[in-house]
Amino acid sequence: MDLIVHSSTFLLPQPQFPADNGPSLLYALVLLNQPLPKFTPLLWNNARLRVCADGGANRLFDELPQLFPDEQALAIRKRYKPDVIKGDMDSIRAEVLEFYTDLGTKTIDASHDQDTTDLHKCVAYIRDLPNLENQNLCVLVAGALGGRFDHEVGNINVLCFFSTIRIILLSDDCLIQLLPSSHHHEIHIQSSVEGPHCGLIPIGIPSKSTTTTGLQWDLTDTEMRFGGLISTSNIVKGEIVTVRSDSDLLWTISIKKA
Ligand SMILES: Nc1ncnc2c1ncn2[C@@H]1O[C@H](COP(=O)(O)OP(=O)(O)OP(=O)(O)O)[C@@H](O)[C@H]1O
Ligand SMILES: Cc1ncc(C[n+]2csc(CCO)c2C)c(N)n1
Repeated sequence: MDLIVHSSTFLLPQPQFPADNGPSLLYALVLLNQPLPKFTPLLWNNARLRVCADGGANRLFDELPQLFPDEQALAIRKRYKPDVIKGDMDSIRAEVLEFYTDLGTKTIDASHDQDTTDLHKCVAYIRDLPNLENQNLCVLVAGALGGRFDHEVGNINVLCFFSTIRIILLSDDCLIQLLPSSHHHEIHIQSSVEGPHCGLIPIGIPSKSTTTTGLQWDLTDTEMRFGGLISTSNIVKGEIVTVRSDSDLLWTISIKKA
C-alpha cells in the first residue's frame, strides 16, 4: 500500500518554507464565513489560488485590515484580492461584492444548488480547474471550526466527499484532515507550530484495526468506534507519527498560539 506524507509546512513563517522533506504541494486557500485565523496572511502568501466562500469575502474585507493596524485598510484590501468568490451569495454584503468585482475578482453565483454548502461549491471549483489537473493540490480551509455545529459537520463532510483531494480544515486552535484507509500515513510534526494534543477519530464507519507509532497512547491493531473507544486527548511524542487503518480516520492536532 502506498504512503502519503503529511507536513504542516504551510504554517511555518516564509523563510523556512518549505521545510522538511515532505511533498511539494500546490496550495489553494478557501476563506469561510467565520473569524479568520491570525495566521491567514501566512496561508495567503503560500497559496497559488485564493477563493472566498460567499460570506468569507466579508471576513476578508472586514478582518484582514485589522491584522495590519499600521496600514491603510484600502491598501490591505487591494493587496489581499481573492481570485474567486463562489457560493449561493446570500451572505456576502453588496458593498463587498462590488468592491472585489471592481478589482477584477471572478464571482460565481451558485444559488441554484441548495443541496451543497458554499465550501463544497468552492472545492468543486478548485478540483475542476484545468491547469491544476496534474499538480499535487492541497486545499487549506480557513475558519472551518468553531461556531455552528451543523456548519462544522458540513465542513468535515467535505473532507469525506472529496476524499482523494488533500483538504485541511483550520482554525486558530487546531487543524483537521482525512487519512484515507487507501494509504498508509506518515505525519511529520512541525513542533514549533503544532501539537502536542492530537486525536484520531473514525469517520463514516468504525475502524476494526488501527495501528500507530509516535503517540503517547499508540494504537496496536485497535478497534475504534463511536460508542466505544476513539482516540481523543492523545499526545504526539515523536517527530513523526505513522498511522495505518482499515477505515478512514480524521487526524486532528492542536495549533500553537504565536
Ligand atoms: N459558524 C460556522 N462554523 C463553521 N463554518 C462556517 C460557519 N459559518 C459559515 N461557515 C462556512 O462558511 C461557508 C460560507 O458561509 P455562509 O454564511 O456564506 O454560508 P450560508 O450558506 O449562508 O450558510 P447558512 O445559510 O447555513 O447560514 C459555509 O458553507 C461554511 O462552510
Ligand atoms: C436534507 C437536506 N437538509 C438540508 C438542506 C439545506 N441545505 C443544505 S446545503 C444548503 C446550502 C447552504 O448554502 C442548504 C440550504 C438540504 N438541501 N437538504
